[in-house]
Amino acid sequence: MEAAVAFSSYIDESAPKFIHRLAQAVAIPSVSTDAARRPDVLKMGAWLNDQLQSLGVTTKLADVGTHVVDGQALPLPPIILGRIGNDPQKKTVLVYGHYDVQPAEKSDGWDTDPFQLVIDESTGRMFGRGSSDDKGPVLGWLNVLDAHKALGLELPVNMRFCFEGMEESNSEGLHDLIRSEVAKGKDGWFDGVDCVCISDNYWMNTRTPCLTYGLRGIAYFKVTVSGPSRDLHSGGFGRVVHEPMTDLVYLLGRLVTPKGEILIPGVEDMVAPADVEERDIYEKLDYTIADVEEAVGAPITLSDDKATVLMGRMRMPSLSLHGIEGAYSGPGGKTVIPASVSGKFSLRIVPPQTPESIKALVVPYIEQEFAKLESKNRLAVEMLGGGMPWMADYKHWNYEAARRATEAVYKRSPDLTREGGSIPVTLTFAESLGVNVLLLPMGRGDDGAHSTNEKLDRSNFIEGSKLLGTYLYELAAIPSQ
Ligand SMILES: C[C@H](N)C(=O)N[C@@H](Cc1c[nH]cn1)C(=O)O
Ligand SMILES: [Zn+2]
Ligand SMILES: [Zn+2]
Repeated sequence: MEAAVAFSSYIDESAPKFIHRLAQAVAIPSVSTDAARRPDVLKMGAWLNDQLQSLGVTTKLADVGTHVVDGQALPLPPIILGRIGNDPQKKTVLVYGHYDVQPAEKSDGWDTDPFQLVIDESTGRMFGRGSSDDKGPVLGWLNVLDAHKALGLELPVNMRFCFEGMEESNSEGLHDLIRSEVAKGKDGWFDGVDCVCISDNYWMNTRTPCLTYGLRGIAYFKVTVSGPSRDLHSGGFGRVVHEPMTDLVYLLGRLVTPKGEILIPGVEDMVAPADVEERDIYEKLDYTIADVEEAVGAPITLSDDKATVLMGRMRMPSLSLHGIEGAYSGPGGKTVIPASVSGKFSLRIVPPQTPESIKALVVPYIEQEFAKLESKNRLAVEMLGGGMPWMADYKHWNYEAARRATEAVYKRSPDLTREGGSIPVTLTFAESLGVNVLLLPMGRGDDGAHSTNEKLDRSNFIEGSKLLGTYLYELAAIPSQ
């Protein structure tokens, strides 16, 4: 374990260099959901590829074609496949991460430019879009490679990498690529992989590291109501025509109650209630209502019971309303009747739900509710994307290695958690490769991923980089099964 000690010291000494590299990554606004930002996603892929190569990783950029956004064909960002080490005596770990980010504008309410890493020296907080989701963790792996190269140390395991630029946009192209690589057998990029590690979620709170063995899936919908051929004056046509916005707001109001209960018949019934034993798991997690209040910045939990709140995030489906396209949202009081409006909402889903089984309940339900309105407007409901939920065996040696690494770095045992978010590729890796997948988060529960003022704490970046490297040593120390 001497190498592991030298590795940890190097990570500490190199913090300024690593933070500088993170600043470079954050400065590339690689927003995959915005067609206008696609060149930046490609730029970010090229930057990451260069970094990997300079650290001794052999890479291949997998071109997964194009997709159509608003009638425009856009190149999908390349999937970066990497490999380093080919020792048959060593385990082979596949690392996945994503180099795209969610949208961010200063006007959304950021205190600083979202695409500039700004460090608050008094708290150690490093603000910037992607700092926690997922550029910080991806760069954590680069830090591990950097340390080994600089120290002339061999990595304790063989590593394979898969970094995509479309995770925030349904991982387009990735699932097929994985399946086609696996179908190549011995010649495929993932041949010989023993386990997978993904660092792309967060601790439950601000103090307790965790290992994550479950993710919710997602089914994302767009419901459009259209009527007049153009926007109308509400003075001239209010109470004269069926208004698309009125119909849409009614429909959105029929999806979920303010208490979070999903109103679409059949959705809640698909999930068995927790028994006493399962409830006990949530009771024992290091988590309080105050942790949620701190993360969201207001005392607004749906329940005051900790287990109920945790189950709402980890083992229950949820439905969130995201926005209305086409509605007036500018300043002032514009008296318009919008001609066509689209409501966006998604369901986070849990086993045994699938995007398709949810779609089969959602679409007819909205159509029936719309029929009740006797509106002369037109309705269209589409599912924009979906991702499967996933659960892993947390008694596997992959989790054992991560547990030991966490104890070594953080001097405490990690919590075992299920994550409320989604990483659509996780199940594809588990099923296609037939190996265990581990989620080993770097950031904290208050990082504000997808939100304004997203941040990563400097200590989480540095200790988290140590954690990723130490995990590799612990993997190597576990006898092959
Ligand atoms: C947990 C992960 N870091 C994440 O944020 N995943 C996204 C994936 C997604 C699905 N549709 C759009 N993005 C999420 O859970 O929202
Ligand atoms: Zn995300
Ligand atoms: Zn992510």
